[in-house]
This record gives sequence, C-alpha cells and structure tokens, in this order.
Amino acid sequence: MKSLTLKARPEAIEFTPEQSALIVVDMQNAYASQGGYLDLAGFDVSATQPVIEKINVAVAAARKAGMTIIWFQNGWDSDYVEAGGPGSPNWHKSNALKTMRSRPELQGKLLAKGGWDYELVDELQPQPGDIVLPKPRYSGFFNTPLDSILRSRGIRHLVFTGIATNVCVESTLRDGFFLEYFGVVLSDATHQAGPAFAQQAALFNIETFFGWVSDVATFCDTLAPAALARIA
Ligand SMILES: NC(=O)N/C=C\C(=O)O
Repeated sequence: MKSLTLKARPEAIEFTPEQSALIVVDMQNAYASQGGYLDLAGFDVSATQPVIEKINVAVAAARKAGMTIIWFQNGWDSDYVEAGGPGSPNWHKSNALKTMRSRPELQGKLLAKGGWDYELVDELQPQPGDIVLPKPRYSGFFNTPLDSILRSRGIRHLVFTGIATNVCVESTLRDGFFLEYFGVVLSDATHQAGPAFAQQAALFNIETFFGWVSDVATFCDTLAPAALARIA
C-alpha cells in the first residue's frame, strides 16, 4: 500500500487509500432538498446542488482508489422514540422536532425512517460494497458501529463530505479526533446549516484545532495515480 500526500490546510497530510474512508454525512432530502426539514425550518438550501455534484465526483474517485465509502443517514423511527423525549437535550434542540411541534401537520414526516425526508437525495446512491449507517444524533460515532467498522478495517483517515459542515460533519470529525482518527474535510463538498459565517467558522475550527481542510479537485488529483495502479 502506497501512501499519498494530500495538499490541505494547514499543511499537507499523508494517507493510504485502502486505510481511509470517504464519509458522506446526511445527504438526505431533509438537508439538501427544497421541501425537506432544513428548508421547512427556515434554513437556506438553495446552494446544495453544486455540493451534491462535488460529492458524486469525490465518491467516484475514492471508490476507484480503493477507499471505503460510508453513507450516514440521520433520523429516527417514525414514532420518534429514538429521538428522545423531554428528558433528552435533543428533544429541546433538534430543529426538526421543534418544527414538527410548531406545525403538527408535519408530525411523522421530518427525519422519520421510511419517509421521503429521511431518504438520500436521488443523485447520491450507495453502491454494493458501500456501508450505510443510520445515526440518531449529530455525531456519527454516537450509538453507531462506526468505530468498530473502521478499526476492523484498519482505517485511520476519514475524509468528510456532506451537510451540515457546522453540525454533523464537525461533530463526527471532532469525535473522531478524540478517538485518534485523522479527519479531513473537502470544503466544497460540504454545506452549512445557517449563515455563511457558520461554514467559515466550522472550517476554521477544523483546520486550526481538529483536522485538515482540502477540496474535491485536489483530492481527486491526489487519488488519480492510486486509481490507475488498481486498473493496471
Ligand atoms: N446533518 C446535520 O448536520 N444536521 C444538522 C441539524 C439537524 O439534524 O437538526
């Protein structure tokens, strides 16, 4: 296995594709489509289409180079037992749950397994061999088998894409940092929930304290020799 050097901020980082995962965070209608949860809760999702396209490019390059692809889907059972009741901070802070409480006609629709809001967007669909993980909270490490899956495969580097940069992407990357994973965000394959400064702040935090920041073109250029070597 040959290690590659990815140009990134604040400095380049070495990784081996076979020991790295491309993580796609919550690219569901809830987060990326008009009429989905974020849109209904008042967040701007008008600029998510380019992000979807960039993620498709990054996923294809990662797959060709032999990286593991992991897709997260955020949400709960349709009775919202997994969301927690008033005894859970999630019940108080989740804007999906709050939106449904203020608009009862939406009850059972937002982030509920089996519904359109929960589904991944049509343009981004897992392929055989990819790993799809449901998650009940912002961090992909919480109450999921992510850590075991990564450790059993010897994966130490996590490349992040998805929505939202400042919530589930950052939460998962931070938890990964504490578990000794090296986290890299591809900034143009992510989008924030909230104003543009939320994206800038999340990327600042990641590049300064928790990980590295690169972009899809640089990632694909770096992987190209590994993909060619696998074909040859
Ligand atoms: N996927 C996310 O980053 N989610 C952000 C907010 C939420 O799920 O309420």
